[in-house]
Amino acid sequence: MLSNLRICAVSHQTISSVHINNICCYKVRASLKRLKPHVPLGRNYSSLPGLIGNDIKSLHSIINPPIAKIRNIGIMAHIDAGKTTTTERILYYSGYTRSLGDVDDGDTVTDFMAQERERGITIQSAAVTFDWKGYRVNLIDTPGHVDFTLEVERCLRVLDGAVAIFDASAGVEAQTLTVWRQADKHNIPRICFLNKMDKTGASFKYAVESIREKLKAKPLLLQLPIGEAKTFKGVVDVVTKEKLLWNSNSNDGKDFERKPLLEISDPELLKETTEARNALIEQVADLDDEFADLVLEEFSENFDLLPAEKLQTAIHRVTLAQTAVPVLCGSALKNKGIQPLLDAVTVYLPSPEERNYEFLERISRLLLPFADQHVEIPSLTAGNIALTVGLKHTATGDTIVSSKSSALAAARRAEREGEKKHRQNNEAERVLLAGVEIPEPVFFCTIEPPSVSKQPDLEHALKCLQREDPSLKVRLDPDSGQTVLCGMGELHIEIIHDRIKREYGLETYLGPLQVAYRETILNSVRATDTLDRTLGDKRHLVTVEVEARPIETSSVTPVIEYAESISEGLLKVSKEAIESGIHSACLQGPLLGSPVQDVAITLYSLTVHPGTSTTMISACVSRCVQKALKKADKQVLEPLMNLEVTVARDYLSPVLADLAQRRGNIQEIQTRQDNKVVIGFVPLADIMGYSTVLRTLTSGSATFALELSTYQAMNSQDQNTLLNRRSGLT
Ligand SMILES: Nc1nc2c(ncn2[C@@H]2O[C@H](COP(=O)(O)OP(=O)(O)OP(=O)(O)O)[C@@H](O)[C@H]2O)c(=O)[nH]1
Repeated sequence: MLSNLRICAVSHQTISSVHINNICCYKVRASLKRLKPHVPLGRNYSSLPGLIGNDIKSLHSIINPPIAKIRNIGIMAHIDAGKTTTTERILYYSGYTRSLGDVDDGDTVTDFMAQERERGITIQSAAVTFDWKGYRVNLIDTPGHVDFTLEVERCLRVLDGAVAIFDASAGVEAQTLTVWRQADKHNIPRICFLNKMDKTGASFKYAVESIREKLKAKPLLLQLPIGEAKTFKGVVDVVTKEKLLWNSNSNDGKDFERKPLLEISDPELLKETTEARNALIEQVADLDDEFADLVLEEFSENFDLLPAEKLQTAIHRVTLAQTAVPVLCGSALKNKGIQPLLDAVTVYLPSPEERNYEFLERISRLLLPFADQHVEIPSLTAGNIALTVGLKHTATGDTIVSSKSSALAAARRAEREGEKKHRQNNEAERVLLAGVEIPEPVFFCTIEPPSVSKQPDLEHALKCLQREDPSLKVRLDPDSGQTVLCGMGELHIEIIHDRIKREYGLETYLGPLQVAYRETILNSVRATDTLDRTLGDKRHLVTVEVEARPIETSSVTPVIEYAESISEGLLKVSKEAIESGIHSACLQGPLLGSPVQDVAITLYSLTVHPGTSTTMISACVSRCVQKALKKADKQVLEPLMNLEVTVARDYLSPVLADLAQRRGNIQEIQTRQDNKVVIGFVPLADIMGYSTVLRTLTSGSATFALELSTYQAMNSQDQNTLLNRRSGLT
């Protein structure tokens, strides 16, 4: 009997491949074979005894640890902040691997997809499990690129805590804000790690301030850096007043020196640390009544006498309550500060028990994830993360329960808790009901198989990829009959294309990448329509009258209303047919065939001849709604993106000049160390292929992040140009 088990498609590639081949071993070997010509694999994965690599620690000691000693954590950050590098160090120091992987060499454990290794970025979340000082840590490395936010979101649902990694020279960046908001939504306790303290321009103070200002979080400074940029050599533990120094000659950072700060040897550092510790104690006391009482009663005269463990326990409570966030620092690349980060994960982040999930679950076959390798296990105790295989009808975002009765019990519990909802925010209810939010795709393109006979294979591949990644949408163009891929960005679609080739052996052809526009109407219009058809000896006759009117919702789902005269006697089946007709009509607007948003459809009359099928009702309503939409004044809406470009000062002018030509609307230019950060809006249509242009303009020194802001009305000139282009007139 298992209890408290949560299941999620963490490494979806593996789940689907297991599902297809039923033997994951085959899949791993096959993909490694394909990797070899492209990627210098630093470690000998192909000679794995069974499924465990030579360089991977035996698992025997870590199956089924007590729940209090389990930490399910995620790593999240802006792209390139160093998540993968930090994860590699963590795996090395915990004994999970025997050599240090390097993103720049393409041989990391968690970036195991070929595309990840080749591009040096994380696309899928990888899960790894290791031990640290008697604790079992399940760790998930999530992608930073904005095209893959869905992947981050679905990971957050199974996490009990997270480490947010920052580039200490950049502080809070655009994507950090996005993932931080997602973590807020799922109430995930966090600790912050200011990475890249060795980098030129690194500033502990600046990064901490940006956490305070941009994330509106209260940073608890648990460490102070010793040196910065080139001089960074270690950290001070503010809680214990010790200094931790890493030997600069050591090439793996495994050994470091931990010494109490003494008046004789470090008078200045000791003074600074004592001040920081006193400030920390006051800050925690402000946030935690129990700790405030303790400090007032026993230690108000001399904070130095307060034992470190008491302070740590209070910080743990504050972290769980998410009223403040512990901050640590280091340099993953230079192997400094990772071991204390791991200590902090075990001390400050919650065990699954402390997060109060209440599920029961029974399952027959379970696998423990080790990045792209898996070990079948007979059972699992509460609080662990595992993979299960062969689920045919389960998609990302679903919650699995063991039986109908437990589902009913959970639903009843959720209902009861729902009554208390206004008084307390109940975790179990929230987790049970919260699905992942699937972002709207902003790009689409057609995809074709190499020959008609391969169409079923392509459909199969797309079906599997979609189950793994709901942010990928696939539809059939009703006019051309072509398959259309809709995705989150250029990179997203490119990776899908690449995966179809590598994993399913299909060479497909992509049409040009196009922006996903929307349409709306500007005035109210009425239309009537009659459908009269005789099939066999049956006459199907429907007459409807509808009104379409504009409303303000920013939603592609039409609001459906019924005139009083017809709403009463309407049968459920007829209502379903009417609504399906309205929905299908609104999926393809009259201007570009794009979804119609911000409309309400009112059904004014409906006359149905006895014996008319519901399909005919649906078809007639759909035709009538399309007629109304066509009659109205229409407007194309285009995706407007939030853009953040970080660029070296010297290159600011060309970047601004270029953005002006792209209909960019600059809101703010911030100074971040030696860089300028340009923040603004730009229409998606004008920013396609921007990474190449930006690289050329700035000699590769700039980075940028894009995120959908809203859909905005195009001006009439731009709209006409677009419509003419689409109809082949220009
Ligand atoms: N100077 C310095 N560079 C670092 C440090 N950590 C990582 N880097 C470099 O920063 C780049 C990005 O590192 P990754 O570990 O791939 O970052 P990531 O956050 O996993 O990136 P994505 O997976 O693409 O989101 C690489 O070139 C690393 O070598 C650090 O502590 N100091």
